[in-house]
Amino acid sequence: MTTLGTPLSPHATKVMLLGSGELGKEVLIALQRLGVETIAVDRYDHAPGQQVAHHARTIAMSDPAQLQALIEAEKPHWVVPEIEAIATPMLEQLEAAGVVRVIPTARAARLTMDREGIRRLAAETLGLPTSPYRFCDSLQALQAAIDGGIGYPCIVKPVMSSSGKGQSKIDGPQDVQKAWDVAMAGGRVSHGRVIVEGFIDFDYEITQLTVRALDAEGQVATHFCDPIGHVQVGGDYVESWQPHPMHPVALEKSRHIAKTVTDNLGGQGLFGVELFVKGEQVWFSEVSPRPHDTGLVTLCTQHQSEFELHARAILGLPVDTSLRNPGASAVIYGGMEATGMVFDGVDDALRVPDTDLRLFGKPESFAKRRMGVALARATDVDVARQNAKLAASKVRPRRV
Ligand SMILES: Nc1ncnc2c1ncn2[C@@H]1O[C@H](COP(=O)(O)OP(=O)(O)OP(=O)(O)O)[C@@H](O)[C@H]1O
Ligand SMILES: NCC(=O)N[C@@H]1O[C@H](COP(=O)([O-])[O-])[C@@H](O)[C@H]1O
Ligand SMILES: [Mg+2]
Repeated sequence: MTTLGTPLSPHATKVMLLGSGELGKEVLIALQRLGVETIAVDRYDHAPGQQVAHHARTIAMSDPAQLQALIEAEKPHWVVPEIEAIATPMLEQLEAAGVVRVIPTARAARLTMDREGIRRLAAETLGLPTSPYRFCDSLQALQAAIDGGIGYPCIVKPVMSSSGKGQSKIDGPQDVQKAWDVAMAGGRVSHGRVIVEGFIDFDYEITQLTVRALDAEGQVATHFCDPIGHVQVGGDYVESWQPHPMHPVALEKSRHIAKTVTDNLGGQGLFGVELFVKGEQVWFSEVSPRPHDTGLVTLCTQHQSEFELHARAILGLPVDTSLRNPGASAVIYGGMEATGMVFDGVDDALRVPDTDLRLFGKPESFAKRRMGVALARATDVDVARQNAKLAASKVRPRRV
């Protein structure tokens, strides 16, 4: 039986988000609607989720001492990692000591914060198909890995990065030095370690949202959402849609991979399993043990968005992953460096039929920082994609 309390009372049900960007903001709203007391943590003040939570805290989440002190002071029932850059070994310690429960598990947060952890688990332990890969600690090792079998073209990424930061494609020997430099500048922590992956010439890529939630008997059951198709530019998502039509064999393989990896990671919550597809062939790329950016589209396509599904799975509540209607999302970048920017044309954007908008409220903008997203629903995905892109293009960020 799930019992929920009253926020700001002695019997409150308390959830702490570690990371409070646009994805966390929607999870926090879903939790608030169920009367959960929320604590939004991020590395900077006024992060999107901090603007809607009961409590806002700003700390260096990668510092174990700061993280421990905050969790021990706030005493949340659940800690929900929303980004990768967290002192996850400290979460493992606190979870093992019974101080707090981590969603989905502290081990899942640790393994997925680093490309090496999740790639070795998927390819070497679970035997799932992935691109060929090597880990390298120097420019010389990178060149040797390419010459020794990875070949051209290939993709280099810092082991700790997300949203395409520090990622580049290498087409020939002339690109190797530049790719190394880009990775060194773009990694989150200057570890100097990269993954080099053989380039997969896929037909399309999808995110398979997968939910591990409790059933009526209190057992964990796995639920799948319809596949989400997406387009990435420079390693960052710019457009997504749902459902993405798939060959039944490819869909079956995708769900088998998603089930295998999420069973191993365990716990309760929603996962975004990233897959590359060519004909009937499917490769595992990576997995987020939390809502996925391409899954923003579910705000306008599913009865329960990926954020509501995550909130429900965390709290042990039943979930419904069914599609309501096709739809699409298109990203709105800041396009410039600015603080406290304004957005012109919001009315024009919302005049595009069957559209909606999220402006995240990030205090500072960069050229490639995601500041908002346009959503469109339609009877078919092609119309939804056109309308989402049109609505996004009508929103014009401006420095004041
Ligand atoms: N081996 C590969 N072959 C072909 N394309 C690739 C390969 N690796 C990555 N890509 C492309 O780059 C995109 C981003 O890669 P990846 O998901 O590893 O980066 P990321 O920084 O973790 O992004 P995010 O945090 O947004 O998931 C992929 O969605 C895909 O389009
Ligand atoms: N691909 C992962 C992803 O989309 N994560 C989302 O972006 C935020 C960070 O944005 P920022 O870099 O603009 O602060 C994170 O907090 C999360 O919501
Ligand atoms: Mg990715």
